[in-house]
Amino acid sequence: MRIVLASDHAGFELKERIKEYLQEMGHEVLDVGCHSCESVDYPVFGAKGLEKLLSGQAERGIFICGTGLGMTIMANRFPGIRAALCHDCYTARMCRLHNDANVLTMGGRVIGPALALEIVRIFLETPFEDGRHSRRLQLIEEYARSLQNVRQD
Ligand SMILES: O=C(CO)[C@H](O)[C@H](O)[C@H](O)COP(=O)(O)O
Repeated sequence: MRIVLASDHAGFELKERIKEYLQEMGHEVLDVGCHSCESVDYPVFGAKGLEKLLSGQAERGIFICGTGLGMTIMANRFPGIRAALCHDCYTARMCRLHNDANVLTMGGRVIGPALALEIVRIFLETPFEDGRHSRRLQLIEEYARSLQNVRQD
């Protein structure tokens, strides 16, 4: 699978560990940075990762910041992106089965590497269940379109 990895400084170390793991598993990894622990702004690297997904150059994304929250908020603004913040194996499994999540987000300051790697494995190996869940995902996209002009400026 082609997987894009993105992080800020707070997610850098975990991203490096995940990159190693994915390569060992035989995945094709696109690492859009960051490339050190020096302080950076997570939206810059989130955008680089999203560009790879939206252009079809990557099938899945794994985005890491300190809590995972900033990356999740950013990623979910874009139609077709379904980012799930997972710090346990159950939500990692469910985000694939029910939500067809295509981006996994995690917090490098929240989770240790052993659990993070297990979550990555589950995220990559669990299929989407489809059926009623497709209808619900379709509804999200429809509401995103129909509600976008409701707010008065
Ligand atoms: O979610 C985040 C931001 O909304 C991330 O956790 C960032 O990594 C974090 O805010 C970075 O914090 P720092 O104090 O600048 O290291």
